[in-house]
Parts: sequence; structure tokens; C-alpha cells
Amino acid sequence: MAAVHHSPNPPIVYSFPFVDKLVASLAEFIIKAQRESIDKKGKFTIALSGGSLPNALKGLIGNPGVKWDKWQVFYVDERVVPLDNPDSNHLAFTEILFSKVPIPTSHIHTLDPSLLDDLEELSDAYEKELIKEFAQKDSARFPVFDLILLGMGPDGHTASLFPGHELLAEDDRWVAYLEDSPKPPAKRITFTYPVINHAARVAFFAVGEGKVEMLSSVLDKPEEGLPSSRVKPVYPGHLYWFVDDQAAAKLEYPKTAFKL
Ligand SMILES: O=C1O[C@H](COP(=O)(O)O)[C@@H](O)[C@H](O)[C@H]1O
Repeated sequence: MAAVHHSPNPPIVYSFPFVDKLVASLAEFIIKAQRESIDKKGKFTIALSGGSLPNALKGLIGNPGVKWDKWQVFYVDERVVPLDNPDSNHLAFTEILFSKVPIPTSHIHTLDPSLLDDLEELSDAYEKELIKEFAQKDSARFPVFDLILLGMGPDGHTASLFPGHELLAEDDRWVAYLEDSPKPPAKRITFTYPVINHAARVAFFAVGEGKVEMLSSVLDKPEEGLPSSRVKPVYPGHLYWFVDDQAAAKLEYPKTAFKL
């Protein structure tokens, strides 16, 4: 029988008048994804970006719906710095979220700080960490996260995938490195598109007037091929955008009322 190829599900955009309502709704959305995943397989695999995202997850603190002991947390991208360096995405999450909730530290998968001098080894080691969790590199090819949370930079980058960069074409490695990030620090490791696009759900968080032009370019003109437009989870995966009305000021792409 011939294989059926489905096109990706279209993005669903939720826009909120106030960031606190967005933060509360994002927490509900994450908890629903977590519940479904735990019901199916007893755990929840989530990958987190840095930047403004840690503050967007404050709605999870003290929330009785979160089963922290079932979470397995990875970082979508990470800056190649010690874990206590102010540029570290892990440090930001530790200070803003993880130090305030009962998540076992062994469930938070950081880069290996002993490998900071060798980016090839560092990214390979993080890929192996993924293989350990998903145990499938040979058979299924790519890990399927329950949820990946992304940000979008003012240049349209997401994760550490920047406009015009050769890593946009990486289709084999799960974790790649770069030494020429246009946004400091220059050295980073990042998930590649095949990993991001195999997740069951991907959700972007983008707020504020600094995102107005880029949000419209990414969603209204995907043919321009900006890094954030290239996030297209393969069927049956879903893509969501959590934005505020300020960021969505010029957006023509239709918005959907938030409902779980
Ligand atoms: O450098 C990075 O930037 C992006 C976007 O950050 P934001 O502050 O504009 O939300 C972030 O998603 C990525 O993880 C980070 O390393």
C-alpha cells in the first residue's frame, strides 16, 4: 500500500490582551499536555528554550496540577558556558523556576560542563543524553518530545538557529553546535529542525512590541523562510503560538480563542 503523506497541521495562534493571562493559559496548556503524556506513558518529556521563556513559565510555580517527578527536561539550546554563568539558559531556569518547585535534579538534563572546550564532544554527549531518554536513534530516527517550547528572537531566530546560518540545513544530527552565533555568546549547542519538527506539540512564546514585525513576517510570509517559519511539526504534530496583542498588532494570520 502506498504511504500517505499528510501536510503539517496549520499553526494555531492564541493572542492575549495581557501577559499575565497568557502566562496562566500557557501553564494550563502545559499541564494538559503533561496529563495526556503521563496517562499514556507515565512521564512527560519537555524541551525548553532560554531568553524570555523562563519568566513565561511562572504560572507553574505552586500549581498542584504539575507532576514534577514525572518531568524529563531538556534544553532546546544552550550557551557554551559554565552552568553558573549568567548567560546559561539552565541558570535562568534554575533561578526563576526550578529552585522553587520539587523537580528532581536528575530529571533536568544539562550540557556536560566538563566538555566546554570541545564543542563536537559536547554536542555529541547531549545527543547521547537524548538517545538514552528516547532510546531510538536507529529505529525511529528522531526523538518525539511531548512538548517543545520555543522563543523567537527579533531577527526571527529560534533555538540557536539563525537567519542564513548553515545549521538551517542540518537534517541528520539531533544536536549541533555553532561558534558564530550573531547573538552573544557566540558558542552554543542547539537542537536541529528534525528534532524540533518531530515533537508532538511545539509552542512559541512571543510578547511585546519588539516582536511585531517579525511575528507578522514569520506567520504571514512563511515563504521568506525565516528560522521560526521553518518550525513545522510533521503530522500529526501541532504548532501553537502564545502571543500578546502587542506583538500581534500587525498580524494578518487568523487568531483562535484560547480553549483547552
Ligand atoms: O538566544 C536565544 O534567544 C531566543 C529568543 O529569546 P527571547 O528572549 O527573544 O525570547 C531563545 O528562544 C533561545 O533559547 C536563546 O538561546
